[in-house]
Amino acid sequence: MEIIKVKDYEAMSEEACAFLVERINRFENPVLGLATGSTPEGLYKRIIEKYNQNEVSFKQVKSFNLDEYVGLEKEDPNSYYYFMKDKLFDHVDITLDNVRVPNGVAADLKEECETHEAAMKAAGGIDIQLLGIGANGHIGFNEPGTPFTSTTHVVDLDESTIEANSRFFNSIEEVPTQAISMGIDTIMRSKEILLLVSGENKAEALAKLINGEVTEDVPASVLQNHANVTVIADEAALSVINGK
Ligand SMILES: O=P(O)(O)OC[C@H]1O[C@](O)(CO)[C@@H](O)[C@@H]1O
Repeated sequence: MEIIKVKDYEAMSEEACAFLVERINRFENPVLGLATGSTPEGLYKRIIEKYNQNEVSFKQVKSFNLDEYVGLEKEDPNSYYYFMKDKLFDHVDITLDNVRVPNGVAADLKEECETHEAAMKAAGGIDIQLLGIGANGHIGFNEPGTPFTSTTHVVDLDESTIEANSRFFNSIEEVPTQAISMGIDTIMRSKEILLLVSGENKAEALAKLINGEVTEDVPASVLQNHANVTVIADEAALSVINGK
């Protein structure tokens, strides 16, 4: 696992942008695994800048998102599909037919999970999976206790996750209690993983991910078993490991 220490959120986003742009340009048909949340927003802003400067194109890119809330339509401003359009897809030359965010309103959610897996497989697998981490160590929406063998599945969200994500909703009651998420095994099958971590509230989780026991109680700890992981973390996120 390579750990790149940067000063702050802005520097993390800058470094992540250079990392991702280099790979998009190097691969003939890049298949990206994309994430939502506050963490990658700065990265997406910078990628759009690079696109506007003709330094990167998404014409050959296929993408698969990690997760989606159950019950939110694509048009719902809190859906992850909407997030991706708003923060990235609408601003670059990606073909919407080449992007896939799990459908949180599918009539048969289990079938939707299988379709997401099959589509990734048909695309040749994920080349670069972008990840954030939850304060409880979740990756995607894989909460503590999720089996390492899990593939894309429907999850019940932890109280702590519902609370953390309520900042995006009018009230906590509006936060969906379930989501579709790529599983741990799905994530581990990616050829390369880029994990971004910023802020002191993630420092405990990051310390466990880097130095802790590999256990299903800390989903992110599984990344110790992956051969090609880069972590870009800021000083605050590394504060538990490095001391303040
Ligand atoms: O970047 P944030 O908003 O702190 O979220 C952290 C993680 O939580 C999720 O958004 C799911 O809640 C992940 O997809 C993300 O990586």
